Amino acid sequence: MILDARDPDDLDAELVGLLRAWLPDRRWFPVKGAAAELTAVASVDLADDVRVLLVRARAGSVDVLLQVPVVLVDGVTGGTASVVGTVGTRTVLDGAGHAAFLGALLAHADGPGADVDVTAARVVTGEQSNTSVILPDRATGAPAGILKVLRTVAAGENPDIDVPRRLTRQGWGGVPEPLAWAQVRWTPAAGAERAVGYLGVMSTFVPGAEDGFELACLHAREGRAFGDLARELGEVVAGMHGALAAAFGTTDDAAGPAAVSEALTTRLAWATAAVPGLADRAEGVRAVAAEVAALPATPPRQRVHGDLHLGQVLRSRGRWFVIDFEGEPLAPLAERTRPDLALRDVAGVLRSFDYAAAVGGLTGDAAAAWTADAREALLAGYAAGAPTDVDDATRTLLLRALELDKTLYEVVYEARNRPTWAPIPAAGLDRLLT
Ligand SMILES: Nc1ncnc2c1ncn2[C@@H]1O[C@H](COP(=O)(O)OP(=O)(O)O)[C@@H](O)[C@H]1O
Ligand SMILES: O=P(O)(O)O[C@H]1O[C@H](CO)[C@@H](O[C@H]2O[C@H](CO)[C@@H](O)[C@H](O)[C@H]2O)[C@H](O)[C@H]1O
Repeated sequence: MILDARDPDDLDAELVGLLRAWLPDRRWFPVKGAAAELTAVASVDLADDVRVLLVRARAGSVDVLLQVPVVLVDGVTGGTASVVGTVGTRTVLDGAGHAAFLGALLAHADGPGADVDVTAARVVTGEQSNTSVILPDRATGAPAGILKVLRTVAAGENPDIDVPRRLTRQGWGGVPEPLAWAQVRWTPAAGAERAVGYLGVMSTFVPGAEDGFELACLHAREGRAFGDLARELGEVVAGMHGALAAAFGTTDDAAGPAAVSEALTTRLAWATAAVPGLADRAEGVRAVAAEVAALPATPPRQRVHGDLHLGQVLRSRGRWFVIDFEGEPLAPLAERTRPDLALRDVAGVLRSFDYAAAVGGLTGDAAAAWTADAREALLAGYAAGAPTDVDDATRTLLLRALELDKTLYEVVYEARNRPTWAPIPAAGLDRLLT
């Protein structure tokens, strides 16, 4: 079932007024350090006193449609939901972790579903671009689902829902199964056609999951090799690529070498425009791009994860799970869903080993040895799981180019989000260009 949004009313406009003070402190609010222009675009009456506001936020290059579910209650609440403000005598609460919103959203969702208790919901804290809520099984009380309330609503298919759904249908067990998903239909602007997009998805909860990046950092910090886990991860990534190819097909690309080469030089231009200090690396990057352009062929393209790194994998009960199929958050949707080289995901994980070693406190030879062991193991695991038709030299060159591409992306990502981590991709560039 698709929820139908209506045009905003006076109360929606008043609620958006409250959001001006509340939104800037939300981790998922995409406008940082600047005043955003907020406009109510549409609203869904989900249940009595529960509405979902679709709010356009604009500032500089940011122009997004945000989902802000709110619940209106009488008087002051002693609950845990964040208070957005007050309207008359009523208190406005963030709906994302509130039982009234969660219950109503799931009641309008499609999918196999699960019998979860929304009154015992627990909001996941930490660095996230959305708001995730853990929901226990009604009978056992054990966590059964994790509902991701998407904070940015976009028209069209959502890879983070579509891809796991298809992988599950392929019988691939390396991804948490989507159990329920809710969609909304709204009018983006006066006179425009109605658009449809997703509000949220509940997936099977992976019990006792450890974040792959935290786990790798811990290994590095304690001087423990990550090779065994990396090898298993390589096998899982290979399995994922096999299932993705079966689900979405593959495309032979006669212009592959030129396309990969051009993509790298385009990335260089984009990154240099954002971080001018990169200009002195341009020659080295272009030399690698030229080598790629001279290749006779590249492997077939296929659907990939698109932003695979250790923070996108969970380790639970001796197994790896892959999550977060949204692709690179800085790229447009069309680019994120385009068939690509499977090796791009492998390159993404390789980059993560540099990060884990650095964050785990390793430097110099110790860092080089730790990452070399993890890299070798990942590649061995991947090769064992995905016999490929490319020769070693081509694979090595493509991985170098794709790692460079990712590193340039990271230089910009860190400059914008975590300047103190900028030295990590900077050192990566040094390594890849020597
Ligand atoms: N199926 C799951 N089971 C258990 N924990 C999960 C599951 N999916 C995500 N998580 C946890 O929730 C966090 C946020 O999920 P993620 O998909 O990365 O959200 P976001 O898109 O907001 O960054 C993850 O880092 C992970 O710790
Ligand atoms: O997780 P997201 O989809 O939001 O991905 C973005 O943020 C990542 C950081 O959380 C960023 O990843 C970079 O940092 C990781 C360590 O925090 C590291 O493991 C990755 O290798 C590194 O690229 C990712 O690039 C960005 O798209």
